[in-house]
Formats: sequence, structure tokens, C-alpha cells
Amino acid sequence: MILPEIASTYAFPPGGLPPQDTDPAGSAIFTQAYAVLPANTQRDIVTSLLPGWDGARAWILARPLSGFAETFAQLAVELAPGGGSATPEPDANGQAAILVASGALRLTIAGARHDLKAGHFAYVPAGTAWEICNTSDAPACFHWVRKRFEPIGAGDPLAPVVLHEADAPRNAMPGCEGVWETQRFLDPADIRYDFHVNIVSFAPGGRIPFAETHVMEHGLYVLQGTARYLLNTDWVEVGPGDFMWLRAFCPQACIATGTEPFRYLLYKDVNRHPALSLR
Ligand SMILES: NC(=O)N[C@H](N)C(=O)O
Repeated sequence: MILPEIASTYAFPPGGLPPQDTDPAGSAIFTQAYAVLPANTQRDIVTSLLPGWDGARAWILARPLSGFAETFAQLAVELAPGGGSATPEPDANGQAAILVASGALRLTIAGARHDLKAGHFAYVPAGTAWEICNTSDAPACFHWVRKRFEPIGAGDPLAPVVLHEADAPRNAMPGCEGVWETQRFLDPADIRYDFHVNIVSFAPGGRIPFAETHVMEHGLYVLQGTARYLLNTDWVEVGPGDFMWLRAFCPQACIATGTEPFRYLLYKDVNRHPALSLR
């Protein structure tokens, strides 16, 4: 698939407030199986400040809802100039995956500094000290997926990963003539990872041609293009900046519409036994 030129910015919540003549009905969806938070609902009044962060506001797009039955939290974070955190992760076992949407960020992981721009991905293993700050005089925005690490007690500790989208391996889905591909930031063969964060791309007209139904959850932030997305039994029209949260076993498929590639950032929990009930 011919992907577009590497973007200089990636989709991110618009903030602000829509005009008074906007019809608010019918855009966001929340069900037992999935939720859709369209870009036009990601406004100023749904943001949160975060303990340990300065000059920062966050759209908390997903979090475990039923105790710890769900696996992840997903945030879109906007940093004012000079904003950031020296203690970003409150959970001692929390891991981070970051995709920079716009601006200039300095990420320091275990003392090693990385200057990041739009399209940079970073993985921070659990228990690793990290800091992040906006080094420019304009806002800097990034997507942040958090998951509590489930160690398997074997192998070396995981190492940090910092990689630009342009350098991420591209894997074509077999038998799809290049219309469906996945850019992988974390090695899919490395069982130490308990989640993956990828960018999935479909050429116009490309599709997930069956209702994928699996135990893995998803957070799915649309970066570019449009599609009809099947969520459980509903077809939903989605476009840039729309966020989808899929619980375990939510059936899913899509058909890319429009004339440009349909691309999204995908979170997926992987590689672990399901926890059994205590009873
Ligand atoms: N909705 C998705 O993009 N699902 C992926 N094919 C996946 O689960 O890997």
C-alpha cells in the first residue's frame, strides 16, 4: 500500500466548544460492548488535570470500568509550553506507550534523553523512571496508553523502545494484496510484552472481511481517513479523531470509505492467560 507522506501532525482532540446551533444528538455511543467518543465530543469541558503533571490537560478516553476486568487506560494529553511531568506514572507496575501527535517533546527514560516529534512512538517498561516535557513554545500533544504489567517471570527485563513511524516495520496482512497492513512498534514474537500498540492502515475500499471476535480488548484512535466500522451489531461511520473502545469479545470489522487511507492507532492486550475466578 502506498501510505501518504509522513504526517507533520496526527489527529488529536479538538477541544473548544461547538457553536450553539450544533445538534448534539446521536454522535457519542456507550454500550455494554463498546463506546464511541467522536472527535466532535472531545471538547474542553471533558478534560482533566492530572496529579504530578504541570501545564497539562488530558482527555481520558478509556479506563478499566468493572474493577480491573478491563486492561488499559488511554489518554490524549496536551502540554502547554514548558508543561510536563517528572513523575508521570502513578502505578508502580504501569507501562506506557506513547505516540506523539504534534509539537516537540523531550522524553527521558532511565536517564536517556529523546527528542520527539509527530509520529514518534515510545514504549516505557514498568518500573522505569521517565519524564516528559514540552520543549517548544507551542502546545505539544500525544496519545498515551497505560497498562499494568503482567510479568511472566522469564527472560530479561523489557527495554525501552523509541521509534518513528517511518521506521516501524510494515506487515501486509496475508492474502489481502496490500490493502491492509500493520506497522508494529513492539516485536509481535516477544512474549514478554502483554500488549501491542500498532498503526493499522487500509487502502480505500479495504476491509476486515469478517467479524473479528476475540478476548483481546481494543482502544482505537482514528488518525486519518474514514470508514464504516462494525461494533458488535452496529455499523458506525468514523473519521479522524474518533475514538472507539472495544471490550473483550466485541465483534468488529470495517470497510474503508473515501479516497485516502484509513489509519488508526490500535491497542490490544496479548500473550497472557486469562485470570480465573477466585470462586
Ligand atoms: N479491529 C482491529 O483492527 N483488530 C485487529 N485486526 C486485531 O485485533 O489485531
